[in-house]
Amino acid sequence: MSVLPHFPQEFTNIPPRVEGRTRLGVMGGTFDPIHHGHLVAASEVAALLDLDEVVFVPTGQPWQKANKRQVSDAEHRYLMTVIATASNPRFTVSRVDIDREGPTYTIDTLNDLRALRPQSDLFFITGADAMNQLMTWKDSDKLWNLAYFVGVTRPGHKLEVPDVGPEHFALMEVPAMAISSTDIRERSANHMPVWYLVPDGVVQYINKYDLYHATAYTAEDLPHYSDGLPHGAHELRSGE
Ligand SMILES: Nc1ncnc2c1ncn2[C@@H]1O[C@H](COP(=O)(O)OP(=O)(O)OP(=O)(O)O)[C@@H](O)[C@H]1O
Ligand SMILES: O=C(O)c1ccc[n+]([C@@H]2O[C@H](COP(=O)([O-])O)[C@@H](O)[C@H]2O)c1
Repeated sequence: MSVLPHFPQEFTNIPPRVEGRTRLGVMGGTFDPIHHGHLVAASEVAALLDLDEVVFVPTGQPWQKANKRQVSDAEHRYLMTVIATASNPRFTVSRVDIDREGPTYTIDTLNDLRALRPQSDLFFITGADAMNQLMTWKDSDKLWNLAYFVGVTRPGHKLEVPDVGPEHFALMEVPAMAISSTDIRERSANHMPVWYLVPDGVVQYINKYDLYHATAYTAEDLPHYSDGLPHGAHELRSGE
């Protein structure tokens, strides 16, 4: 497939690189679990927009998913995200959303990251489904000035042009990955393979903690959990 932008008319306002400032992609998600659709989207946007780094930000309490199903423990989702991104020197993971109490709002994510990374310009990456819902997010009208938004194609979802000025966003085509976390959870529950849909380490993590079967573990079942993370996990932390 072509790696050229799918929507060239929306592709002309990308903020240029500013000397002395880094370009930081932000990939927010519930990541229950993280899969190759997330990773390919981040990798492609990083290449097309010349990003120095993409920080993956697992949600704490994703309020728009909470009424639909029980979301896995944040520490499981965080650790799977660390495992999935560890081999890419430009990928990091942030705990800002899982360490903040209450529902996760992107307005807080972006304000926290801007405070932590004052020398960075932020590029918030979303798939078509999330991008189309953005007007329902908290303080959605204020988000556009905190980051530049990049909406990417996703099989099964139409990528719509948001109702803001073209200087605030780009829409782009990424390699089509017809993968969802929902599908992976359902496959796991039905003992169907999830190899090659998620990184190998994530397959092994799902199996180790039996995450998506009826008897899924909670945080309290994890070993060495007195300090909030499984033994050895602190060494894996990065990106903050
Ligand atoms: N296959 C994919 N291609 C492109 N973008 C994706 C893909 N899967 C998820 N995304 C985007 O990644 C972000 C985080 O998605 P999320 O963690 O909710 O995954 P999901 O697969 O949509 O999960 P679920 O099936 O549980 O709703 C969102 O912006 C979403 O649009
Ligand atoms: O700010 C909000 O109100 C809001 C509502 C829904 C989703 N988001 C963000 O959108 C990103 C993708 O979310 P999700 O639920 O599709 O995994 C993630 O960073 C969420 O925090 C943000």
